[in-house]
Amino acid sequence: KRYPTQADSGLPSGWEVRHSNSKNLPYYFNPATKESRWEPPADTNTETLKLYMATHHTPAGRPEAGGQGEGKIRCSHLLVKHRGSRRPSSWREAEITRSKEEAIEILKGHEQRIQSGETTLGDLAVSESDCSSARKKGDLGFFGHGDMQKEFEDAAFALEPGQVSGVVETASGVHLIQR
Ligand SMILES: O=C(N[C@H](Cc1nc2ccccc2[nH]1)C(=O)O)c1cc2ccccc2s1
Repeated sequence: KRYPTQADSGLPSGWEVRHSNSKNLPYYFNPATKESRWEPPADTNTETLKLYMATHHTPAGRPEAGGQGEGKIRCSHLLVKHRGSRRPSSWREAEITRSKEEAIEILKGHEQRIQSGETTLGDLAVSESDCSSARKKGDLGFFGHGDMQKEFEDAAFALEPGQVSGVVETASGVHLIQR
């Protein structure tokens, strides 16, 4: 089975990820040179490949839309809480008193830094997110329909792999989500 162009995968031009049914593992193949290998070629962007594999290949190696069983996706997020949040407290701040409007302005500042390429959502989440997932760069793991607050789920499932959402509001506060 072939996968989207190598541009998504971080592999050097001409290489693609394929799947060995016999070993049930991904391997790297260059159709032009007929080279195949179990490890990615030398000048692979391993960060991009990791993200690509996390969204296209489950640990068992089988390519699957959602990974970890049908219909599931994996996201990271950056949450900024406000005084109207369901739990206006976090590891960052014992009592959160900022207004929702202030929280949205803060989050838009983070959004601009991510879009400019200056930083990543994960790296910002570590210091800026009011969710306990901050210590894992905002990674929430895999989740399916019904697991998260509806506004969060709807926004997350609408994203393409790797894409970052705009400002998403839930009872917890305001979020940026990366699938
Ligand atoms: O609900 C959580 N944390 C809340 C804030 C929050 N509210 C959320 C609503 C939707 C998605 C993530 C969210 N995180 C808190 O810390 O007050 C979660 C933390 C973690 C940590 C690891 C994996 C999943 C989760 S869900």
